Amino acid sequence: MTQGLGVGLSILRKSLVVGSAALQRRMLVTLELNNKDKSYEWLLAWLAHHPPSPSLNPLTRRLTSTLTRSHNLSVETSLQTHPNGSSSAAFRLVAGPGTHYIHYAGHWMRLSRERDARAQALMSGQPWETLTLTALSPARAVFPLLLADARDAAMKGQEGRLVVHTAWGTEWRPFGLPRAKRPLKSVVLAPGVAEGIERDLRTFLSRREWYADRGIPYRRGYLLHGPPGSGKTSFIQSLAGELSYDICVLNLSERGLTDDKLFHLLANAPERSFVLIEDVDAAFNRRAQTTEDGYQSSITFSGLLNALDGVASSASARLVFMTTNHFARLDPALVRPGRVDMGVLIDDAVPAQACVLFERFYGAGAGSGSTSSATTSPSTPSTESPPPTSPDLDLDIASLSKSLAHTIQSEMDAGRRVSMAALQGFFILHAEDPRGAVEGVGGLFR
Ligand SMILES: Nc1ncnc2c1ncn2[C@@H]1O[C@H](COP(=O)(O)OP(=O)(O)OP(=O)(O)O)[C@@H](O)[C@H]1O
Repeated sequence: MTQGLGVGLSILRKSLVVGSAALQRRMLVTLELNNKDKSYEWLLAWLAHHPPSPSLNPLTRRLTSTLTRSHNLSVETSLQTHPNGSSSAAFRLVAGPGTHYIHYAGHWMRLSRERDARAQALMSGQPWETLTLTALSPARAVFPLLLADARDAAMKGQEGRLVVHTAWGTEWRPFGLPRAKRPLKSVVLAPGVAEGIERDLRTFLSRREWYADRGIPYRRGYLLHGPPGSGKTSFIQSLAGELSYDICVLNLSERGLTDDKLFHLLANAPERSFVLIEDVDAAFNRRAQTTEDGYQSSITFSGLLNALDGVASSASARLVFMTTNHFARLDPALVRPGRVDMGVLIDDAVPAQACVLFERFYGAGAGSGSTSSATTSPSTPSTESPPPTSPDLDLDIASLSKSLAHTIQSEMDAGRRVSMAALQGFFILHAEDPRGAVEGVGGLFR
């Protein structure tokens, strides 16, 4: 009798398990995303921006509050280094590993974030993670809407902003939050230089079919060389912003970077991005120095050439920008056409440049943000935007500008030079005193 009851109960339990599994299959719909997928980041970011809202109904508010009040929140920290050398961090609370509930477009969904610390992406070492959304079957149609919403929110956050990516193993990952774009005009190069580079790039971008018809790899390499503080990096960043491209910054001296990783990174840069290799001379100087002991990084010179050529075989437009302070140290193999298609000297200040910068600082409209920096951190005030000048400043800026041009020309004639960065710093120092800036500028020359 007791035995019969036991068997009966066990059958009942089994049927319940099988039944509930069948019911789940019929009634529930599940969507799984892993952290290799872009939607994964978008969805996490979307969740972070949808805290409990007083406009929701009481039930919704209570349950959504559970999501944000629960202990399983994670912090995502973004570090940003500003051009003035300072850095700041931004924090975002996102749904941590565990179970959360969300209400979207009239449907309740369960969201599980799971992390498998044992499974890691081979190159980046990042743990494998999944987000699983589970809802009643009718919510199936809502999943794509939710993902599209998350994507649009992510894109909106980047509108008008410059996204900088850095290498993480063999992957590119956004570095910090998207930054405010720096207007191209705020980087003042010698007359015609900026226009020449921009024209070349725009022409290249308009010729995709022309390249395809002729079987020429659709890539272009630029090398901006010249003394420190002449605006090479600032110009490249502004140009990317102007064309709504991202920037992928590659540091050749980075520990752990190997030829293979470099090849992979260059071949897999995100669409619509510039690959920026700064101080390209720093990793190796002349080829002769790339001997066993000569390397400062673990990549080889031929590895770099291969990576650059590998990029060339890619079907989509590939734009590589390199900078150096020491053009003469570069191996001719690196700067040959095909690897560097346009090399441009970005030099110390000439009178025309200095005058434009001066007038931007002190002339009408100064302080309107035309020289605003490329940074966004609310916590770190930019040192590059001059305070607004008083409108009734009774000074003849045009004649001061002429006298500045005269000083710069005579210093140049005497073989002395000044960088645009030094001029900028000096003008910031004399933000309220244009006359003092012009009178003291001679002391900056070296
Ligand atoms: N031509 C310029 N016009 C406006 N600002 C400039 C210019 N050149 C330099 N600056 C200012 O000086 C600072 C340094 O500039 P940037 O880093 O672009 O120079 P760089 O040539 O890339 O220097 P390095 O070779 O040392 O990397 C920036 O804050 C930038 O605003």
